[in-house]
Amino acid sequence: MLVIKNASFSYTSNLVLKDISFNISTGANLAIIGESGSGKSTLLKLIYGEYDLDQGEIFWKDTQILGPKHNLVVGYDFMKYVSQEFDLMPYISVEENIGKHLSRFYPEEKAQRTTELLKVVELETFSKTKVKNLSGGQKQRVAIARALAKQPEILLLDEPFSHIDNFKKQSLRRSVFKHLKEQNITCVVASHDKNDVLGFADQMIVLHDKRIIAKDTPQNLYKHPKLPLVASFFEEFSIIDDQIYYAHQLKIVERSDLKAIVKQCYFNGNSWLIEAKYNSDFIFIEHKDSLEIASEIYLKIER
Ligand SMILES: Nc1ncnc2c1ncn2[C@@H]1O[C@H](COP(=O)(O)OP(=O)(O)OP(=O)(O)O)[C@@H](O)[C@H]1O
Repeated sequence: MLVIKNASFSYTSNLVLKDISFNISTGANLAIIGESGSGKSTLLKLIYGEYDLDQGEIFWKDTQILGPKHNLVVGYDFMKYVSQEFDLMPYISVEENIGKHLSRFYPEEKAQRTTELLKVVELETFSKTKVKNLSGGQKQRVAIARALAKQPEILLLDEPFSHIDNFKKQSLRRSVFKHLKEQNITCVVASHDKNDVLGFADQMIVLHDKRIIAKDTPQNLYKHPKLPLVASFFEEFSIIDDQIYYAHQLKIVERSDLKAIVKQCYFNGNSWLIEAKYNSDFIFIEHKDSLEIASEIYLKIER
């Protein structure tokens, strides 16, 4: 189990995280979400041992994770961290990057492992390409494969699919997270993207104003978002009588006490997102068709 206990951290005098506590069971996937600058990357770096905590403790099983004050070399063999910068070697090939830390005394195993990981990140056709000739998204996939090469016990991923196009993203996510579950690798993912979280995370924490403001399963946080910040991570929402409702919970009906005026319509694929004015507030409704601007609509709330 990974245990973070009362961790606080500041960059010089700028306090970024205060009293952060949570546990992650071995093999579980935990997502860290929060606005830009809320400290997600910093928290990953603290778990990796890149910085010294001001206060608190981090343990992986019986090993205390310590920062550079206590360790000459940052990091631990059982843990890998894929940062937003990738840190790859540009002048060698994709397969050489992935196999960099695998023993050359076992060439067959090294080749087999490299092939397996090329498959996980769907980069088989680029195995011989020099990394400097890859796109940002392809580099990101090499970085993930390289982190997995020596089978870590914990994998820390910072916005792991942010550079990858929408065509590839869905299948790549499934492939990587399936591999982590099959290998029982504990995973901590910092993300802005609900699609990295909803179908894959066992638990998620929400960072805001230096603290954890929510921690639960994605299902529970989605169904019962107590705070607008949590709801906003998932979908467009409205606040009516101090309650949070997602756009799909507001239905247009013939007549009701909830009257609104259509202000704008946005095509959303399977449906339209209708922006409307209700009293003095803007609200959002999911509807099958576009509506005439300035028309009156009546709403029913589906809880
Ligand atoms: N090396 C650093 N030195 C000083 N301050 C830093 C450093 N790195 C980050 N910060 C500050 O710490 C705060 C948290 O940054 P962090 O990168 O952890 O946020 P984040 O949630 O990962 O943001 P994003 O989603 O934009 O990646 C920010 O206010 C940032 O400016």
